[in-house]
Amino acid sequence: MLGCNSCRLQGGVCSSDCPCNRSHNGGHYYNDDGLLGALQGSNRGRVGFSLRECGPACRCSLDCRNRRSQQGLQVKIELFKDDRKGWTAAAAEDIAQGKFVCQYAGELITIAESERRLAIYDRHEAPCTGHALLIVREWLPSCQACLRINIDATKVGNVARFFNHSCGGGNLELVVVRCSGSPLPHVAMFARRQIATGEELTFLYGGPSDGTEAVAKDDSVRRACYCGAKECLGFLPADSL
Ligand SMILES: C[S@@+](CC[C@H](N)C(=O)[O-])C[C@H]1O[C@@H](n2cnc3c(N)ncnc32)[C@H](O)[C@@H]1O
Repeated sequence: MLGCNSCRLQGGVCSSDCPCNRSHNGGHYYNDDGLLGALQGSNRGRVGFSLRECGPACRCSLDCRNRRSQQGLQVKIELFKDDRKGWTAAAAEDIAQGKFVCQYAGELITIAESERRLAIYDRHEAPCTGHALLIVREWLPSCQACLRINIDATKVGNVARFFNHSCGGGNLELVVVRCSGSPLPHVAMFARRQIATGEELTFLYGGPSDGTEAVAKDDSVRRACYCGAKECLGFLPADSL
């Protein structure tokens, strides 16, 4: 008989000890309150680890606690318009550190297609009508190579496409999630720290993942950043969200 392929549960809710829920990288997993543990915001918005969740290969139900990032938008969010940044999203309720907020939904595209689209977006983007092409680099333990995931939410996406950039790392963490039995990973967004009602929801957009920040050297594609963080570099990251 098949159950969850790790803890063998037949339907229902896996225990928080379910091995599906144990990351190979740093021991990140959901605690009994459904919050992602060990999120200290140390990697300033970069994808620092991936997470395994139960998935189609398991027999547990969708409300399994090891499927938090598959359960849709989990917090109340409101949208407003900022004169300089365009559409902006804010928490409409307090959000606990480690809480799943939402996935970054959009078209999953190849690297070549993402480069093609970025070249077009860089040429045509007007201020405050920015594209929403997210490039996530997930580094292998050797740090010599990375897996690159390209999600374009410019035309098709969810509320995450309204989350703006903060040079200070923002209050959201990106996590690559792999579900048992699912061939493709997805990108989930979690609260890096306690977020108060009314706070803008932000994360660190792309840039090289070697720990240094970069902005485009070509003035024609440099875009001013208005994040207001004390670490602000004055420009949005160069190559991607
Ligand atoms: C994914 S969209 C975010 C939603 C966007 N504000 C909108 O109105 O659709 C990314 C675009 O928002 C704008 N943006 C995001 N963060 C910003 C910031 N810190 N300063 C200035 N513009 C920002 C840029 O135009 C960027 O290309």
